[in-house]
Amino acid sequence: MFKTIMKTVKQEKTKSSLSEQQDITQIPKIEEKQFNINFNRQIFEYLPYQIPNSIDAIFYFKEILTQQQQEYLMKEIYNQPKRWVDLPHSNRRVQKYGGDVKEEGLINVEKFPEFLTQLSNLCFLDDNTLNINHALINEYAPGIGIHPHFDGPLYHNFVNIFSINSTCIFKFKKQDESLKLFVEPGSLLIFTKQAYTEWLHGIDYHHDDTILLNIKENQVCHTDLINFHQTLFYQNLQKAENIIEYLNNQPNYELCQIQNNNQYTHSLIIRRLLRVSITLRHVPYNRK
Ligand SMILES: O=C(O)CCC(=O)C(=O)O
Ligand SMILES: [Fe+2]
Repeated sequence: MFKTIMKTVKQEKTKSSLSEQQDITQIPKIEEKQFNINFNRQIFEYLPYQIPNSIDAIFYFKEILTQQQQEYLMKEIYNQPKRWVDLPHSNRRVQKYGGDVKEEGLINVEKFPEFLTQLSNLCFLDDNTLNINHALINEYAPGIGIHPHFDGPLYHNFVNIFSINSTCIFKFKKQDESLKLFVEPGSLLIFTKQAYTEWLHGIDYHHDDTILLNIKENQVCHTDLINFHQTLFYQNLQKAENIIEYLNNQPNYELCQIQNNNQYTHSLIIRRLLRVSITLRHVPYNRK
């Protein structure tokens, strides 16, 4: 069933870009029928998207939102100017929906606006007695990130993060170890279990991100990303006739050669744009 849904999503993908002027009324909502929603949160439906040979458990879905759906979400988010709260120490703005997360559980519970109800129907949870009832929207200007942190025990330990408008490198860290994921616009990143409880996650405060590549005979043999084979980036490289030429022609990319390194031949610098993320989780109503 999931494959059929993804096919429908892709068919509806358009070539428009977020920067292009759009007649907003033409942008379709994330309709229930469009996604044939409720995935019913069956583990077999998200398990194929698990990042293999990595920590337990991270999932990456590229292109879960079409360009039009991302534009629709941006319009809804920026139509709520009073919702923005500045976080001066982090240089980020956030919008919070669903209620206040407290030790005793979720209080001041509020209904989601329509766009978040629609989006939460695309989310997964590992327990079908729970629901998505809390959303946090983060806005990152280029150069802004989020310090490594744990989401902590007040949330149910299963996180859904949708990304809009810009790529970034998302890092999981534990002591000296660091895992790099390439997160793309329109994607959904999920993490749970040890990735939630034992590994910090964060995004560097950088204007651009660097990916290390080993390119040989027009093939990318190896990168320093744990989700490389699951990305749209990989899919586009597969289609490119000449990988070096393709990478040199991308407007936000800068490809550099690396000397004297056995593991990697090139570094790819990717410029960040403004990124908006929507983090959807479950918070227990009452922790008694
Ligand atoms: O923006 C993101 O991708 C991460 C957000 C996050 O980790 C959080 O809000 O706790
Ligand atoms: Fe977080």
